Amino acid sequence: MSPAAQRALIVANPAAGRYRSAVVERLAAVCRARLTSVAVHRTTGPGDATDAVRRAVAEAPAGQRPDLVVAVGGDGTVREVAEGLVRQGADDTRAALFIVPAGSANSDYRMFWDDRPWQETLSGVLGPGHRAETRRVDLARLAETGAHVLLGSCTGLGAQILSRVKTLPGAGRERYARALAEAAAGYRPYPGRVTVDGVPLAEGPTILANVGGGRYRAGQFLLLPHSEPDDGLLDVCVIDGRTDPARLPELTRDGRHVGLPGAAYGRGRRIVVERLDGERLVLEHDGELQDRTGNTATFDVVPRALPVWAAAAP
Ligand SMILES: Nc1ncnc2c1ncn2[C@@H]1O[C@H](COP(=O)(O)OP(=O)(O)OP(=O)(O)O)[C@@H](O)[C@H]1O
Repeated sequence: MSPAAQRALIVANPAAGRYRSAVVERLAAVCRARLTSVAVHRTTGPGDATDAVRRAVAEAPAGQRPDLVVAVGGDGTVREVAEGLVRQGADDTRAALFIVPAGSANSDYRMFWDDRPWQETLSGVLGPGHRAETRRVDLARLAETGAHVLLGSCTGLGAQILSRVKTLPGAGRERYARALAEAAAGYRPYPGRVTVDGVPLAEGPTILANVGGGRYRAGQFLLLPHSEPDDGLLDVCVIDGRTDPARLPELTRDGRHVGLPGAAYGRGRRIVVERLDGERLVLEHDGELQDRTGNTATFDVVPRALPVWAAAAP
């Protein structure tokens, strides 16, 4: 059984798509009723969540460090909190992450709790603990930037929808569904190659390559149906130019794309994704577009790097 938490740090992003201050207040009250100490930090901008977590886990005396860090936000916030947590020491006193979904897509939350209400899942974390456990989850390290990836990274069409989604009204998963449908119409594949542990997996016209991580992207597209978050390996799926991009929402809704001639699926420790015509590879990870990469992205697994509260195995 995972040890019960005693000291919580709540890191909340007021700019996340479905943030409400009442949720943070309710969460803090529930934690205060059960734990020895509870601190709340509201983020001020990009990168602040990482800094706040790093300060809390590195600078406080050992007996005062949080053993539970709650990220209130979407996948971007969760990744920033994970980045702060991954640098803590490798001993068993490491703080574990719990997610309260307050973003637009909330794919990370779905990975660990399958969309159960957070109030219910939190009570498993704070209570006797038979319904929740900490899992040591794999991360990927993107060599070109040094950043850690939790949910996954996608190129091509999967990255392009992020600029489109910002122009659409609303804040939920349906906005991503509309963005994908719009971006898919008329999308032109790029010349790409994906290599897994030095062995080519796919080469040619590419619609997207998704590396991870989480099974679902945008909270709803089951791009990596075989992914296990703590198997020490990264999964990758490449959709090539034989697939009609307009069919992707339907095919990836339940993972039917895997096994079709236009999809390749692999698993390994190092995954290299390239664009071969000299143009920049359009790439996102954890729901944020990346502009510091060139035409290659190299993902190395960091096995079992992040303790996360998740549903207990049945
Ligand atoms: N105070 C702030 N003002 C503006 N942006 C912020 C602030 N604090 C954090 N951020 C940034 O907001 C970004 C978006 O947050 P997040 O991804 O959690 O929400 P979302 O986009 O609604 O959710 P999802 O990724 O699940 O769709 C994060 O990458 C983070 O860097």
